[in-house]
Amino acid sequence: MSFQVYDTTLRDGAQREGISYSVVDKLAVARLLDDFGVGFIEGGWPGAMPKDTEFFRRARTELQLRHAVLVAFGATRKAGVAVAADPQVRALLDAETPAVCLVAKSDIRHVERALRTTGEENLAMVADTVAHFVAEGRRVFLDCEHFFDGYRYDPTYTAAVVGAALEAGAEVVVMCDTNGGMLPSRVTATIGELVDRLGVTPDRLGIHCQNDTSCAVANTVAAVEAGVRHFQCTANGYGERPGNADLFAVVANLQLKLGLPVLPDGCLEQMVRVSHAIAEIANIAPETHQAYVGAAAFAHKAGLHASAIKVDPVLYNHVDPSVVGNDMRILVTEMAGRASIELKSRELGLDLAGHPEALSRVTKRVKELEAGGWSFEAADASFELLVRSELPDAALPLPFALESYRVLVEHREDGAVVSEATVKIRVRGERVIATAEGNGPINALDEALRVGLARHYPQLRDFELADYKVRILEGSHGTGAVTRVLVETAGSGGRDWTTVGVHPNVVEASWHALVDALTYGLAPQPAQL
Ligand SMILES: CC(=O)SCCNC(=O)CCNC(=O)[C@H](O)C(C)(C)COP(=O)(O)OP(=O)(O)OC[C@H]1O[C@@H](n2cnc3c(N)ncnc32)[C@H](O)[C@@H]1OP(=O)(O)O
Ligand SMILES: CC(=O)C(=O)O
Repeated sequence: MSFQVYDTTLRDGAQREGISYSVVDKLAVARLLDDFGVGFIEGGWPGAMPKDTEFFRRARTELQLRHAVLVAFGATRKAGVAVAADPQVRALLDAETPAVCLVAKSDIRHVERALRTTGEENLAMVADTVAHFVAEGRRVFLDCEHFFDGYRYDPTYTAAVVGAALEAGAEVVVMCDTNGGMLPSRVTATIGELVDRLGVTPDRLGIHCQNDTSCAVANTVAAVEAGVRHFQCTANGYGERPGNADLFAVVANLQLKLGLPVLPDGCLEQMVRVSHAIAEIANIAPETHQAYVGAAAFAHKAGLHASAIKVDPVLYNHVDPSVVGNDMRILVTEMAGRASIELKSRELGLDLAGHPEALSRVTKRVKELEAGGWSFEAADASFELLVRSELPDAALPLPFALESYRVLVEHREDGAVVSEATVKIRVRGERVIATAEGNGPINALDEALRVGLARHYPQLRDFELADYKVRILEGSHGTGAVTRVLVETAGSGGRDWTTVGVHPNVVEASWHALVDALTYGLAPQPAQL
């Protein structure tokens, strides 16, 4: 039996606090998951929520899946109700999917206290419902809720639920760590015991792990190592409480670490794109530090790392980032050594290797500035200006010389607050005085500078201040607090760049970042050089 990569982003993933997909969102997520090559997409619980019923209705005509089989989720029949008479069962059939996944109680304590029925009736509920769907021509998966906790408390009963489902025709019975409290060693041991007890092969079993011990990925991998072939995960680990096993980490671990062919060829490289696209649809910022797919998953900050990476990137990367569609980055911070600065400069197209003295000067300057509150990690453009200023023939000229600037903030009698800035500058030999208003002092300063430069640099029209971040940094070593400003500027053609400024005065810190932004933006682009 080949592997069954079973995705439940649209069912369990939607149980995460803060997520509320529309039907259109669900269709879009399903298409992305199919691109990624998963084998099964659990689309939701038809009959429980109108949105999920509607999703399955539209999926019939609007989803053309290349890799995945669509699965509808539901529960076993109600206690004491004939399966054909149960409206939830009817709704699940009406979803018209080739496969269904039924959730069943498998911990006797839940059967007696939550379902308020007997162990025997629960076994009948499982067998009847599985047999009903099999008779209707559906592939049936059965999720055993609280499998591991139940097995620990009463292994005979929990194993009987698994046995009843298999006997009734379930293709795979899924062992769920519903409360997410397991550790890998316990998962491995329990699977071994169950297989011996029932005499089944582990490929009839599946795994579904919640992440309450932060072990969902490890538990899933452990189950696969124990012989399980069906594993349930969610994109980015979304799910109830802390979430589920992260599909991307599980798949990458199985494929890259254990050499198991879980995805079709060519799909693994889609990982970063699919992960981030689903995060956008879920309206959750992609997690920078997420394994494999995060923007920082292959970002190196420490100087010692960079010095070895300079020799060979393999020395400090556990896999080649491009295999999962990611990139390696070198971060320039106070932890940088000469190698970090050299590699980062190379990334920016500047060769410091042939200029060892300049390299030392930049390294020293970065450390001094970072100690004073500057941060180049997110401000590549300011870093590039710093490197260029130390390289013969590469320095970028300032587009103007400052005589002075002044900013006023006026609170008027009617409550209006107006900011006004005046800059006095010299541009290409001409003295210019320009004034502008803005919705705040920094906006006014930015506008005044643009007015002053507009005649000489008409391309400034293409730049806009896209983001502005301010952080007050605690003073250290007896100094007062300083303000760090990061300015993100957007240019034409999707080009954007970030600059930094630091000063005890927020306006002056912003001024530094604005001047760097304009200097960098007005520099000829590589193609023009
Ligand atoms: C572990 C998991 O995450 S499984 C997925 C859980 N997902 C969800 O619950 C999200 C969708 N759920 C819903 O929209 C609603 O809970 C519904 C429509 C399913 C049910 O709503 P209601 O009929 O109002 O019931 P309610 O939610 O209060 O309680 C659940 C009922 O299902 C019963 N039930 C629970 N598990 C099962 C099961 N495996 N088989 C049969 N019945 C079950 C409970 O005993 C309870 O029955 P009762 O109403 O007779 O007391
Ligand atoms: C079925 C499921 O989501 C669970 O048991 O966690």
